[in-house]
Amino acid sequence: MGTSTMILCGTDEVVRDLMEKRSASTSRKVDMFIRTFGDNLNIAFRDNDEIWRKQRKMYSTRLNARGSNNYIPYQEFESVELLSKMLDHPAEFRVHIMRFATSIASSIAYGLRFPSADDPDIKNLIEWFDRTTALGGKLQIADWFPIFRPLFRMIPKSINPIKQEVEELEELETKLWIRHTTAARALIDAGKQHASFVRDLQAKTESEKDRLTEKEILFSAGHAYAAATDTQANTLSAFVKAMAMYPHVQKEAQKEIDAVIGSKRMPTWSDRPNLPYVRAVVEETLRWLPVTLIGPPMPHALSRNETYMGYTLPKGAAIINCIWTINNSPERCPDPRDFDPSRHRAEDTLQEGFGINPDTLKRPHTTFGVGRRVCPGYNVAMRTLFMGMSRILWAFNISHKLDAAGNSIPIDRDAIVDALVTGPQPFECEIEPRSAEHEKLIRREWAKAERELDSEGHYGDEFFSRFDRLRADEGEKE
Ligand code: HEM
Repeated sequence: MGTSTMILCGTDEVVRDLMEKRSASTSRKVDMFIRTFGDNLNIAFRDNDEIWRKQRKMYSTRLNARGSNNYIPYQEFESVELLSKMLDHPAEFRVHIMRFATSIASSIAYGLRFPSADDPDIKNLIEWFDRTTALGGKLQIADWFPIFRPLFRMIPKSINPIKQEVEELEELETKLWIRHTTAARALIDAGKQHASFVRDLQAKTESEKDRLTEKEILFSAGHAYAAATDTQANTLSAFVKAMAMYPHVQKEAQKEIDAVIGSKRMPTWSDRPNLPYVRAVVEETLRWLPVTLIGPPMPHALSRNETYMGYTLPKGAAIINCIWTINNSPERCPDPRDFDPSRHRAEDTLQEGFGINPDTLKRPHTTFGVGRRVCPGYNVAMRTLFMGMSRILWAFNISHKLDAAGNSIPIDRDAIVDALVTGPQPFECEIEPRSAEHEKLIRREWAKAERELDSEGHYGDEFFSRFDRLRADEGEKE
């Protein structure tokens, strides 16, 4: 593109050879102009330098499989509210899913939940993300032709609206992270904060070498929170769409849930080993509608020249794993646009790291990225998705909406939003409780859960006491 080279890896074999096996030289990030503004603390933009290493270590110690188990009580709690809201206002299911994902993300980063999707901070987060994405697009000319960069810097703000936008976005972002971190610290000081990034980072348990500065803490917590919202929400919306379009898959999953769980309780994470078909539905959703189509939102780049299949791949070139192409390769998946969980074998989906296996050929998809930059939130995401999908399947029948004449309103399978983090375009469907017994249990569980909240709808003392008891029980089991 322009004066820069872009290498597109369109098969799992090439991705494995170049982006996994040679990840030491393919894990830099492409030199995007946007990252030269602010302090370049967004991990997704940053080269694999010393600050990135510290950020990455901070994430991986808290978000590995064991660390992610600490956050399960948040996911269980938020999923009860999700079911309750979908029961009362089914047509707004996407709003409820967004609240669910955002609340989990902010609970993990800050120990703060969002009782309502109308919260101004959720709106600020979405605004910051959308405007930053649009800005990245406008600055692309300076990525393709870096020669324009000094010129852009010279043009004064008064006649350069993009410069004004850069400043406004930096301010919006910094204020958002400061506000959340300050609120999280107030809770910690009041003794009300349990598992969260800010709580952990404040405890300064890292060695001097790995410790993040105050500003790095602000941005690392903020970017984990941002990275965990649209990605998880859009995957869950894709799942609802698939269930409306493929009723036989839904029936099969519900048959399994009924046999293992019944209607007297909801599925939990510990049921995962006994629900192979539901596990396969999770993997198939991630394959069928990945949240990034072309590759990771910020492409990797080569840090030295490499040779491969007789070609010289130049240092600095962008290198991209084409997620959509690989996920939809007919060699890997015959009839790839068909939503078919039976592609995924039970013994494979049982392995917790199946979706990020370094041998790309043995993976169900490449939706979480590859190499040293592979998504560090994978374990959290798998818990959110399993909990969300298994409980929605347990609770509701999802079907096509009918028009006034009683005909099914069609859903366009491949209508996808054109955005950096993508998802299904708006669609309508019918969501109804599976039985009066399911409905009763949702209402009872939500009434019980609500009693654990404080007067503003945030986690209260009772929630945290139960949370601590659960963690202690888990600790004894380990
Ligand atoms: C369905 C859910 C998710 C999907 C599909 C997803 C996907 C991705 C992808 C494709 C990348 C880029 C990888 C690359 O550059 O090769 C990424 C990076 C990242 N993700 Fe996720 N993600 C999800 C959820 C999460 C969650 C829940 C968190 C945090 C709790 C998170 C935190 C991050 C961070 C911090 C990075 C940047 C890593 C780096 O550049 O070193 N993600 N994710």
